[in-house]
Amino acid sequence: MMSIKSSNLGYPRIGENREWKKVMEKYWAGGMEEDEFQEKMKEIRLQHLRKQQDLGIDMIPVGDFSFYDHVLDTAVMFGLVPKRFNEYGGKASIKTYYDIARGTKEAVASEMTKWFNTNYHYIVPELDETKPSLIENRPLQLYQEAKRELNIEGKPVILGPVTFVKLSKGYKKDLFRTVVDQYVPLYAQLLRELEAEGVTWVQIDEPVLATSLSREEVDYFQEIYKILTESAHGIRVILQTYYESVDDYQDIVSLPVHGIGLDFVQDDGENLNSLIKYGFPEDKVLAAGIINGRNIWRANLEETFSLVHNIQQHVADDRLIIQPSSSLLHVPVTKKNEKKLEDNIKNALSFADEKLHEISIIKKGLDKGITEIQNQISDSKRAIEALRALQSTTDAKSKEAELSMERKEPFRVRRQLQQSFFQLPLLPTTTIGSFPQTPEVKKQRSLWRKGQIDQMQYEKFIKEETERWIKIQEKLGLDVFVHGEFERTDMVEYFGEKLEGFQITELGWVQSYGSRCVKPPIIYGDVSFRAPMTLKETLYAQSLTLKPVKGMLTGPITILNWSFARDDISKYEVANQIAFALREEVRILEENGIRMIQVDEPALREGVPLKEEKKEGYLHAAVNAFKLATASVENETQIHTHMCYSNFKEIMGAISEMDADVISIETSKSHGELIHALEESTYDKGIGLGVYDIHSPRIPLLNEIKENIERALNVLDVHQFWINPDCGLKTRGEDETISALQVMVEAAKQVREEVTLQKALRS
Ligand SMILES: Nc1nc2c(c(=O)[nH]1)N[C@@H](CNc1ccc(C(=O)N[C@@H](CCC(=O)N[C@@H](CCC(=O)N[C@@H](CCC(=O)O)C(=O)O)C(=O)O)C(=O)O)cc1)CN2
Ligand code: MET
Ligand SMILES: [Zn+2]
Repeated sequence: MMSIKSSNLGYPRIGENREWKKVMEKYWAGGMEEDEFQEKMKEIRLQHLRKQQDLGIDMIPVGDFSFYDHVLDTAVMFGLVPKRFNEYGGKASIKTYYDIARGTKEAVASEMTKWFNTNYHYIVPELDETKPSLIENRPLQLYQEAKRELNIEGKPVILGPVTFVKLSKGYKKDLFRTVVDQYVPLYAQLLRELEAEGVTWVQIDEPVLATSLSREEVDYFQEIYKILTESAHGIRVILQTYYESVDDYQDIVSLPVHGIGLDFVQDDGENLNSLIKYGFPEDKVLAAGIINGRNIWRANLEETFSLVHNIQQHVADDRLIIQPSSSLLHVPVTKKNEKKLEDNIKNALSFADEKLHEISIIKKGLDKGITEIQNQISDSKRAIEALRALQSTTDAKSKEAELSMERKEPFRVRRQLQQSFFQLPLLPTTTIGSFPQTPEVKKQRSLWRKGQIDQMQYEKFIKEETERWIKIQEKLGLDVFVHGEFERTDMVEYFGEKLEGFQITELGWVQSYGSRCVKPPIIYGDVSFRAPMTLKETLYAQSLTLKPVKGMLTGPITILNWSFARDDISKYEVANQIAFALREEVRILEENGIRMIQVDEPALREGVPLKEEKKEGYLHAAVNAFKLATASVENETQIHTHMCYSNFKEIMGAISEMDADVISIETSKSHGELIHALEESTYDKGIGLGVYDIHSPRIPLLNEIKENIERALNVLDVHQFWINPDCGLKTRGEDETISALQVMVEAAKQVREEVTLQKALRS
């Protein structure tokens, strides 16, 4: 009898020590020629394949590796290079590839946005300008490389046509089907070429299958995949879904493919329910996601084993594949180099490598009998029990009931009071919080971490940097200042370091976009306030200027979504615990005279569940947590919030309910959409629309910013409107930041004059 196979859906790109990031950034900085870059990248790529082989994975993905982002890879593979980067068409060079992602002096980068409900970002393909063709068969090349170099029979991973088009822009939504049809022959050709090479298995990712789809869309899958599988009979296609259950289980498992990949972890039990209820087609393979690809906790192997056992009741062993629930892109590489974690926490963790090891253990148990893995099962249970012992739960709910969740007066009253308190000019200018984390800032922090400079020297440096930037802000003529966040590595990691209930890893990095990584803190226990977290830096900055300095906090939902949260209590309970702690920080700031406080919620949008029926509950909890953190302040205290990334339309209602006095949002690259959303809404509070893109080093032109402002003023009251960049400036260089802000302030000044003149003329 053939046995169960183990598989992986995608492996982290960044490397144990972020080698991938370092190679890429060095190449960008001109520190390496393309040949060396290619060589180094290949080394990393092969090392990752070898590792998966050593961990005993039968079906190793190829093509999941990328030089930046797999959606961009797919676009470039189909020749979709916007004309502004390569007017002559043809194959994109490495330079062009990075230009699309990062922009050039002359051309703005393609838009970047969130990948489903994750903190990973992809580059949005622009379909409008170019007729697609299969320029190069990337999965084929990577398959050949794995075979040639390591004798690995790889499993090419391809982003499927429906998801690809759905994530793209540059076509009318009602032409969706027509556009997908353009791609189907190209995918067919791609598969035929893989078939000719002797490829056995292909994984085609269609994560849109885990969202709420219309009947029509589900029917498309039927037609499209029929064409695809018929064009390459010899190849076995696994249609892969993840991050949620599939709604139309019976239709989806009957699609004309050889295998279906289902997530049995992030599905609230729905996929297993459907499997039990409807069974599984006898002619298909089930690729079952059984180890959590989105979290970092060690699996209780007894439970995992019994999950597989349940699945086995409906699928024969020779048609069963076990794998993580999603790509491991979302978790750090390995815990083995962590030296500072508390033993009982480290022992309960499982990063990418450890997860693949867990898959191999389960496979061994299935092959040789459960007694063969009894020790590992016991170890896993003991590790989790020891973790539970650290996690005592307070009753967050009862605390919440005693607290006021509403501001004292409604916005229309607060607005007047705040205006007389702050006396801000029309169209006030501000920034989102962080200023450049220059190599010098990172170096000082690194020296301090290593103990090569002491706490006092480090704090002195942070103060000097803050002071320098207060002066720069004065000189620029901004209206509302920030302290610059120089003391923070990452916003979420910083609060994780200060709050009770968190552990910080040394090397637990995860790719967020391009070469940029984050180190999500781990929420293992009850979260609570320990000591003021932002007071010292804020008060220092405020002491240097008469302009208001915004207090700068990260909101509860963002801290939750950008951490790895404990899974023994509901995530909303965790959010409320964080909110209580922030409420205390807000109180202390206010008490010390900080009367503008920004509570960032950039991750609110990404956390919206993929399924329609779960959205309302999430948004309700998110609004609740935000209000819990902020509603206690006086009427004159102005609460700001900030969100980056577009697609606000469906959450406009929730944004309004948060009852922040001012919100700043990213719009520079998706201006039209937001303006449209605002046209249709009754949003009446302060709103700062990002007037330039901070993800690109390009300095915006005066007229571009003016146009952005003027267009916004067509739908917004001039008294509502603030002027700010799209997001924080920490990733930018110092000179480019100052130049861009100069242009922004000048644009604000000119529009202000125009508005005042128009008013005078009218009266
Ligand atoms: N968590 C989170 N998610 C987010 C965002 C965010 O700000 N935070 N913003 C949005 C966009 N995503 C982003 C993600 C990462 C970064 C980013 O800048 N990351 C930095 C790391 C930031 C950091 O923690 N830096 C540390 C460690 C820096 C470092 O690498 N140090 C060197 C040593 C440097 C030296 O000695 O000179 C090393 O360890 O090797 C520090 O400043 O202390 C990077 O990848 O470069 C920006 C935006 C959405 N999601
Ligand atoms: N205050 C934060 C900053 O300016 C907000 C960033 S949102 C990703 O960096
Ligand atoms: Zn932002």
